Amino acid sequence: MEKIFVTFPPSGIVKVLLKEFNTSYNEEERVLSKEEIIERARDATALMTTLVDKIDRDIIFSLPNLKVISNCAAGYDNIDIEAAKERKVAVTNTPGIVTKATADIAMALILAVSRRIIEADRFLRAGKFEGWRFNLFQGIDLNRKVLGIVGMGKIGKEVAQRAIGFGMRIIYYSRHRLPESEERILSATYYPLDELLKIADVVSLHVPLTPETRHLINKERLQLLKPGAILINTARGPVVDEQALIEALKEKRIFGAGLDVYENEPYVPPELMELDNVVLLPHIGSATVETRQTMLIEAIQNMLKVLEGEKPDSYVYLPQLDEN
Ligand SMILES: O=CC(=O)O
Repeated sequence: MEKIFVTFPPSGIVKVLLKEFNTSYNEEERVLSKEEIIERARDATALMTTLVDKIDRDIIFSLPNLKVISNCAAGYDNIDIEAAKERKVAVTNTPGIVTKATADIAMALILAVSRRIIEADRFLRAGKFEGWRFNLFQGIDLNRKVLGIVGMGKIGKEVAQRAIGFGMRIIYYSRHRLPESEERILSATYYPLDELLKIADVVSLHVPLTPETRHLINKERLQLLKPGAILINTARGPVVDEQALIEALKEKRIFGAGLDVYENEPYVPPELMELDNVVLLPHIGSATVETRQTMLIEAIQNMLKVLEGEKPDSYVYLPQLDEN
């Protein structure tokens, strides 16, 4: 008999879709500790998780019946994939679903930083608005500016399409260069990373967190940015050296930054919170009613397909394909 453990409080749809299964849930709005997951998922054949659950080697090796970990997120850096492979536990994720909502939040951050939206809102609420002034909150035009996309996967491409609508020129860096036909459709020109950082007016990060991308944007690379540049991170916090970014923002070496992710979430350095030239969001890239609902459905489908021996729509690792 399959037994499912869901690490987060279920919304109605989850309970309906899983009602035929022996399913238990963490009903509390808090992240479970490693020990709690091991205890509560002891005989589970499937785990449904989110990106805040750190599913490490200890957990994977402590659940003897585990066949699948279904992560309800695009990123899967919260799961020890090597350990899952050793134990032949499948790992699935929901990459296609979050694309448009995350691209929207990247665009929202680009606009919020370039037009100083949050600063202006705070100013007004503080009762400081005394009428239209010529110099009040002058921001930066996006029209004719260069957007440098780092990581031209699904989300990167959606951001490019949105930015074209705002009159931006698109350059990109990615591990794999796009076919020429796709570059033409997106009007995107490939540049090596360091070159891109020197040319772009806005740099938007869309790479997954891997050992290769940890601190990809380090102190040296931040120094390559133009004085008026804007850095946007909706990917994963550790892709940027946060301390080095704080220094760059403090010294006003760049125009500003827009962040949805942080190096040690949920910790946000107080120094960052004191700065006016950064917009800070609490990791809400995929947080729309429609997207979150679809993520849940996709995560459940992926999990059930693995349990039934079928190939799920999206996966990170499937033991049955191991031999290839
Ligand atoms: O950050 C969100 C996700 O990976 O889905």
